[in-house]
Amino acid sequence: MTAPRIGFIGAGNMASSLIGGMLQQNFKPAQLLASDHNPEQCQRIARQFGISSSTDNAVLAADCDVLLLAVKPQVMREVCQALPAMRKPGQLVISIAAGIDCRSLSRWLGEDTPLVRCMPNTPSLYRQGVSGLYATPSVSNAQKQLTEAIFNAVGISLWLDQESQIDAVTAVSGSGPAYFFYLMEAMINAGEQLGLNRDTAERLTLFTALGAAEMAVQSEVDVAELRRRVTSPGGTTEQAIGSFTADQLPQSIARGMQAAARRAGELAEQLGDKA
Ligand SMILES: NC(=O)C1=CN([C@@H]2O[C@H](COP(=O)(O)OP(=O)(O)OC[C@H]3O[C@@H](n4cnc5c(N)ncnc54)[C@H](OP(=O)(O)O)[C@@H]3O)[C@@H](O)[C@H]2O)C=CC1
Ligand SMILES: O=C(O)[C@@H]1CCC=N1
Repeated sequence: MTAPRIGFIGAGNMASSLIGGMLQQNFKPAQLLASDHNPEQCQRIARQFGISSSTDNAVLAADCDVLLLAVKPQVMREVCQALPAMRKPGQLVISIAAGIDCRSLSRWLGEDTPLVRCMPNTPSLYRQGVSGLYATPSVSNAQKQLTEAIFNAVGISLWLDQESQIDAVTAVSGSGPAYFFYLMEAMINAGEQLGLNRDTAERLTLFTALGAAEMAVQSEVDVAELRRRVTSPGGTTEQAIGSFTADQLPQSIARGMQAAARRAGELAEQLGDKA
């Protein structure tokens, strides 16, 4: 069997993370293509990964077994409606856009288009990504396997029973890397305020985050138990956790994630096809 050709429409942050991760696994540069309306983005992605690129999305639509839509939700309607109706037969379309639902995508692309909605995240670049997947009924088993091959190449993937769960996945893991970066920024700044130089505070924070994540993934006990094992009675951690709790940090995190999920719903409402 010849290797499936996979075309990324939109050559920005997320396309780069996915392509970079896929090339470290079994995918070859010759089977990956990217298009972007911005010629500089096309040149950048072609140079960075040694893949072909085009400023014409229609080239990918004619040539690729999988079209991976990686443009912002705000331009998704325009991009889909501008694609030629005659695309490569049996083509699978995967959208990674937050909010834009399958009903809108199938109206814009053709009702019988096999569609997968996916919510990946940027650590895919280092093959540490996690992706939530939802397939419409017209997606074949072979297309599901191909979807898994793409997203398992850059981390792990999980199929969801209901499309609505994609908004929760977006709030947890799609946006999630930014929450951890935000916490790291705060810890680096606080470390500096405690008298460390910035470089030292940064290295301590980053390796602590890496070590904690590795422990949480490898451990047989849950994260609450891991936290308890660091928290000596009457010790230093207890003071920090007590202060975070008094400041209602867990409730603040829950409110932030609810806002992210709500925004996904608003994007669907504002940008989707209501007809
Ligand atoms: N970034 C993330 O962590 C994640 C993003 N997503 C989803 O991935 C999608 C892409 O996000 P991200 O990569 O961050 O966005 P980027 O803006 O980095 O990438 C999108 C690219 O598409 C280009 N583009 C705009 N219009 C067109 C067009 N008509 N034809 C071809 N290319 C076009 C943009 O150019 P220009 O800049 O000139 O507009 C840009 O280069 C979004 O829908 C987002 O919801 C999902 C999970 C995580
Ligand atoms: O912020 C966003 O809308 C996108 C979706 C998930 C991560 N980035």
